[in-house]
Amino acid sequence: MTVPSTDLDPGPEDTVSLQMPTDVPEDKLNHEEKATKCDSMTLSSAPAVRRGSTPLPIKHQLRREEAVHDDGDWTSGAAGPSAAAGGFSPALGEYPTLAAEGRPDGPLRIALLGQNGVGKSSLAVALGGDMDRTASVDSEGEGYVRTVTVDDEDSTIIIFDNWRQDLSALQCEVGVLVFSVTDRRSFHRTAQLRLLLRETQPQTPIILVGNKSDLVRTREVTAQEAMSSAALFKCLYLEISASLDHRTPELLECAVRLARGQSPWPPGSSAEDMSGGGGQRGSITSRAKRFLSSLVPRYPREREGRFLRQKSRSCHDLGAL
Ligand SMILES: Nc1nc2c(ncn2[C@@H]2O[C@H](COP(=O)(O)OP(=O)(O)OP(=O)(O)O)[C@@H](O)[C@H]2O)c(=O)[nH]1
Repeated sequence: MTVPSTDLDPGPEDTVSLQMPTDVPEDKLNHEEKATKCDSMTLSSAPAVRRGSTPLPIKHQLRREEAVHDDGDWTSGAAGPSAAAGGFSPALGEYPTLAAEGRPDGPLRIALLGQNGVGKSSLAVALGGDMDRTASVDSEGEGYVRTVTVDDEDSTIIIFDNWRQDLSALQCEVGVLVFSVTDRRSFHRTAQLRLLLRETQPQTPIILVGNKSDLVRTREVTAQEAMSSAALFKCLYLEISASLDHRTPELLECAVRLARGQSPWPPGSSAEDMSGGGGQRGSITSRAKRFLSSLVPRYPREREGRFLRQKSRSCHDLGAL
C-alpha cells in the first residue's frame, strides 16, 4: 500500500537506524533491551548534514519526546478537564485516516505493537475471539483471522500480535500501540513506536491503548497523561482490560471503522458522545454524583456551613434533611 507523506513527518533523508548494538550477547540483555531488540527496526541511514528547515532526526525527536514525558507537569493542560478515565480521547479533531484509494481489497490488517508483557497476546485473544489462529499470515507474523460485523457490514480482519520483523516492513490499516497502565516504560515505548510507524506509514490511523486498567492500585500512568499523549499522537486513546474483556469490543469496532477509512464512532455518534464529556451524559461516576446531589436539597452557602456544623453536634433536627 502506498501512502502519501505529510508535513509532520520527517523526510526520508532524516531517517536513522535504530538497532541494538550487535556486540552484546543475547543472554546479557536486560528485559527492556530485549524489548527494544524485539521491536528493532532498521529504517535508513542518517544524513551527513541537516538543514535548519528540515525536521529533527527521529532519535532527537525520541529524546525530546521522552524528556517531555519525564516532566511531571506536562500532562495537566492538553487533555482538559473532560478527560474521563477509561474514556476515549477527546482530542480527536484531526487524525490521519486512510484515503479510499489507499485501502486494500483484502483483509483489514490490525497490528498490535508494544513493549513485552503489556498484554498484546491477551488482547489479540480477546479481539480474535474463538477464531482460528494462523501460525503465519503471509509470512509476516502470527495473527488471528476472523470476520467481524461492524455497523451491519462484514469485514475480514487479521490481528497481528507478534510482529517479529523489521517494523518498516509492516503494512497495516490500523496500528494499535499498547502499553500497560502499570508500567511507565511501556508508555514511553509507545511514543517511539508511534514515530517509527509514522515514518513508514504516515497516514495509517493509530489507536493508543492503555491495558490492565483493572490493576488500579499499581497504576503508574494516569488516564489524563495518556490522553495528552494521544492528543500529541493525533490518535484515539482507549483504556481497556484485556483480561476482563473490558472495552475490547469497543476497541475492535473502532479499529475496524478506522481500517475501513471511516470515522471511529458508531454512525450518529460524535467524539463528545464517546468521550463522555458532553452535555448531561458522562461517566457512570459523574452521573451517579449528579443523581446523589439531586437528592440533597441545596442550601444557600452561608446556611450550608452552619448546617454541617450543627449536624456534627446533634441530629435532632432531621427536618433539615
Ligand atoms: N491484570 C491484568 N493482566 C493482564 C492483562 N492483560 C494481560 N495481562 C497479563 O500480563 C502478562 C503478559 O501478557 P501477554 O499477553 O503475554 O503480553 P505480551 O505483550 O503479548 O507479551 P510478549 O508476548 O512478551 O510480547 C500475562 O501474565 C497476562 O495474563 C490485563 O488486562 N489485566
